[in-house]
Amino acid sequence: MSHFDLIILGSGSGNSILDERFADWKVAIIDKGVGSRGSFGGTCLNVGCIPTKMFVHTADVAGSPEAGARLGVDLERRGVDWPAVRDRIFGRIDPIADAGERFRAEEQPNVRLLRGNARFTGLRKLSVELPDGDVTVSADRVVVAAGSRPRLPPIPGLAESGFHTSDSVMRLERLPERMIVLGSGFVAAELAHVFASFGVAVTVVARFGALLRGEDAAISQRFTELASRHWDLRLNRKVVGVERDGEVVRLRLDGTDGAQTIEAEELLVAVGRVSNADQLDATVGGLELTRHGQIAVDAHQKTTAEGVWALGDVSSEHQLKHVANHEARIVQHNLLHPHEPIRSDGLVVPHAVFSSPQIASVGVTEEQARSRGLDYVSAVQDYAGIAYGWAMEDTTGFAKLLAEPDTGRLLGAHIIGPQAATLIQPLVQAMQFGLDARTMARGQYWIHPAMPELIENALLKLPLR
Ligand SMILES: Cc1cc2nc3c(=O)[nH]c(=O)nc-3n(C[C@H](O)[C@H](O)[C@H](O)COP(=O)(O)OP(=O)(O)OC[C@H]3O[C@@H](n4cnc5c(N)ncnc54)[C@H](O)[C@@H]3O)c2cc1C
Ligand SMILES: NC(=O)c1ccc[n+]([C@@H]2O[C@H](COP(=O)([O-])OP(=O)(O)OC[C@H]3O[C@@H](n4cnc5c(N)ncnc54)[C@H](O)[C@@H]3O)[C@@H](O)[C@H]2O)c1
Repeated sequence: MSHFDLIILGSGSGNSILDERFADWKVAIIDKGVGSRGSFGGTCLNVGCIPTKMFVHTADVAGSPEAGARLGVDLERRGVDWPAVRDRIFGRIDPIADAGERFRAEEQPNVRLLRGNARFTGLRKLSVELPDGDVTVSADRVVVAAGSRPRLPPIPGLAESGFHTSDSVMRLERLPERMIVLGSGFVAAELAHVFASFGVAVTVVARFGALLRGEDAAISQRFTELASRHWDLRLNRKVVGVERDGEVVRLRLDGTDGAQTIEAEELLVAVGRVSNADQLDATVGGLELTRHGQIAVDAHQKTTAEGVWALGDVSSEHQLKHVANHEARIVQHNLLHPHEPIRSDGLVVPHAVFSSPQIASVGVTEEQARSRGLDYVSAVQDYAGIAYGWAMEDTTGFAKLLAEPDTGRLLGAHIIGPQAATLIQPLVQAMQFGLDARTMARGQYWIHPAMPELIENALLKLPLR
């Protein structure tokens, strides 16, 4: 058995903890890899944020003929060369993952990289399955950054159907003619946009009457309306069975208006992600889990086991890379300064959905404000009512703000439309640093006629007392 100063389980956000300040620590990094190559570096780099956004940007470019047509520009899309797009994207990502792995494995004498599946066998003690047999390792401190994996619903026939998840679908051999996307959250919205823009006939199957139901209802409704123009939406549907028949996969659906069967060449399952905590024998290591199956942590990212921290998707209620990165920085500090620990809470958590159109959000939705009994006012500003939105001939985007009527303190911001993920950032800043709506609107210049005038006008529309 080998003993270390520090074991990091997971090479995604956990890998970013190690810098030159750990040069004299004896460290083990354990990782079993993600995706079809078993890549080093975790979800975001290999099968998450980075490849999806490289595909989404390509999809946005593929949508130029439609955008041009609104403006009197006649563009022709002659096709999307899938192998070229796919190989460009992974031709950039794979070498980064491989270089990251080589760096840890070969260039850092104080670091030992163990590429295998790990589970706890005791307090700060783990067994790792390596190709030439299991090894047991222990440490004075352990960081669990083991992430999450796609959830697979218990649908009869699914396991035999040759379905994809976000782990595999971005490396398809060829573009199918048709694809069924099961689910209506982040992954479904982003990847349906990608494949539909590349010419695939996409059918989205959702359990309820709208897509992206976690968003403010006005945003979710607008997105659903717009999505129905490009994708075949099967809302309020339950999948009761899946069958593969050669090249074709068939889904049997049940809903209020009866049974239906739909078919396609490929099926993408995107119904959420589950924490990998259940695969770690966490309780054997003294780690308690939450009722949602994540590793329980306190505000210092400490678990219930002495000397064990956790971060990212394995323990967080937010499955977002900026949250995992922030928590990794907190753990890093707390490892280096155990007597001056800092907290990870207290930040507002924004998110964006990179679909078409983009969506971005921070703070409470109107439904949450109402159910929590908050005193609030709201305002909506259309892109069509500001100069740049006008220039773009945008007719469907808007920003919606919620604020306290007396103080002007912002409670929530929700944007659907071009560059929503960028436009939200000044509102995140205002909420985080307590800038009220009036001061934000009138205490600075807003470049004319730039897109942030959307925010300026929405702020000015808030009916504050
Ligand atoms: C398709 C997709 C798109 C996304 N897009 C975005 C986005 O645009 N913006 C955003 O903020 N977030 C996005 N996310 C979410 C983001 O990727 C995650 O929140 C983030 O990567 C989590 O990082 P992590 O370090 O917690 O886990 P990971 O990066 O998943 O790292 C965990 C590592 O632990 C390893 N591991 C797990 N269990 C074991 C074990 N028992 N033994 C050994 N090793 C193990 C895994 O192999 C993995 O390498 C996306 C996710 C997906 C799936
Ligand atoms: N841009 C981003 O930041 C980004 C992009 C992709 C993923 N992510 C992260 O990854 C997480 C996972 O993404 P996701 O889209 O898989 O999950 P999600 O939680 O966003 O959405 C899951 C969807 O699946 C539906 N669903 C659940 N069970 C179902 C069933 N049995 N049949 C049909 N539908 C079912 C839900 O109603 C929901 O619409 C996200 O929550 C997000 O935190 C972030």
